[in-house]
Amino acid sequence: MREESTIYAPATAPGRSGLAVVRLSGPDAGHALRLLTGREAPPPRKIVRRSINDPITGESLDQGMVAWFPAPGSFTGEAVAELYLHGGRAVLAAVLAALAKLPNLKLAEPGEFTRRAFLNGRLDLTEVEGLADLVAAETEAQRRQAIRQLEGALGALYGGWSESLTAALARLEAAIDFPDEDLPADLIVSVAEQVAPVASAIAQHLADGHRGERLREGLSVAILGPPNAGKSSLFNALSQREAAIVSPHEGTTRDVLEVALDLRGYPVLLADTAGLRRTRNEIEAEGVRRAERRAEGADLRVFVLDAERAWEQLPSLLNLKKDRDLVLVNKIDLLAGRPLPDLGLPFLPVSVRSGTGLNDLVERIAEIAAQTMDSLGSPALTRARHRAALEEAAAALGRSVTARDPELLAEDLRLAVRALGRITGRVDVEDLLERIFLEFCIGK
Ligand SMILES: Nc1nc2c(ncn2[C@@H]2O[C@H](COP(=O)(O)OP(=O)(O)OP(=O)(O)O)[C@@H](O)[C@H]2O)c(=O)[nH]1
Ligand SMILES: [K+]
Ligand SMILES: [Mg+2]
Repeated sequence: MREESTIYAPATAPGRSGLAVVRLSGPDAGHALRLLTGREAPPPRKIVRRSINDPITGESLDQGMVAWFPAPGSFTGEAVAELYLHGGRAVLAAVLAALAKLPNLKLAEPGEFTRRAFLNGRLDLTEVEGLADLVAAETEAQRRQAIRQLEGALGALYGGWSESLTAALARLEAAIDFPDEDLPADLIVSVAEQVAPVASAIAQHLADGHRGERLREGLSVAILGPPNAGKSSLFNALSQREAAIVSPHEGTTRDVLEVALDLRGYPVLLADTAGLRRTRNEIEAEGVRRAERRAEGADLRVFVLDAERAWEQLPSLLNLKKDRDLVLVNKIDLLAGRPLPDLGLPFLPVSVRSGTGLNDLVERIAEIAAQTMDSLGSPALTRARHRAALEEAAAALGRSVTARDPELLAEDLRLAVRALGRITGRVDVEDLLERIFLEFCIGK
């Protein structure tokens, strides 16, 4: 795939900073670099000091550094030049304006460098997505998952399955295309045996409780409970800012408030909700409905009760799932030596006011996040796009189990291979042809 145009764009975020990086990619990148510096390109992959000048007027714009990556040894696989400038707005603006004056150069579209890298076979689609996730990663666990995907772990997993299926398919294709050749009579059985482990690996990969997708999106945690239990106080304490209004009046919170947290490296979307109670106030009633809706969609529900009224508040624990939901008894500072209530269910005693028990709570939520998101061993499925394609592959393989006719079996395998190929963006027929002739040495 050859691109005619040369693209350029800042690779760093706008604003005042130590450095700003501008990247150029395409056939004219080297020419542009020579025009900007008034000198030959430096040796490949060496960062050297150069003055950066306006190519038309010769005016000096910045004293920077440049690097030169001839094709194909670059991120995009094309000729690439990089300019390391002083990170001021005016410097960047002047250099971008100078580049705009050069013919055949155009400002890159979002993602265009990566798109070129994909088209030139430098990255497969899962690696492209891993790169996007890495740049977007806000927590340590997200970073780990993204770098693993960028380094090709997911692509290799899917590629391996695709390869096994392609090998099986190649044997079948040969039987179909050359029916006069001597082929093993039990071909269908042996192909099915080859396909079965792939089918079960895909099924297992799909049945992962959406951990990879959850890790990208964050664990959704809803704080719920009766009015005045201290939900908003807890929300503020965990998010370490006064995001929610706290007051001694019941029914203070109406809207669902949300904050993204990093709990021990795991992303959590924490929601504060209206106190659950029957009310004639229309606005508060809408708040309660929203709270209930959020409770339904949450991965984890944290119920907050008031230590002095915990007994009477027990009915507010909407169909509590004991193995999953957390119950907090808040305001234990008010008990002043009196024993904790015996509620007949496990709970965490806390005082948001004094901070008692909050560490244990964070620990507990982080533990649940880890259980929900960590993928032990094999890399995790991270996107709905992958899931849809894998489900398609699994369905085709499911059908193939019962196929008795080589043509139908081959068609199912072909569909499965194509579905897997869509995930990595590499569906090659060449591959299949090559295998057919390689494995059978048919000599025709
Ligand atoms: N003594 C004591 N008071 C607390 C504690 N946590 C919260 N409060 C007080 O309890 C009252 C209600 O707190 P909020 O955080 O507004 O309670 P809420 O559950 O969000 O209330 P609604 O939004 O109205 O449902 C406020 O006066 C808080 O200062 C605590 O640990 N100890
Ligand atoms: K309140
Ligand atoms: Mg509140």
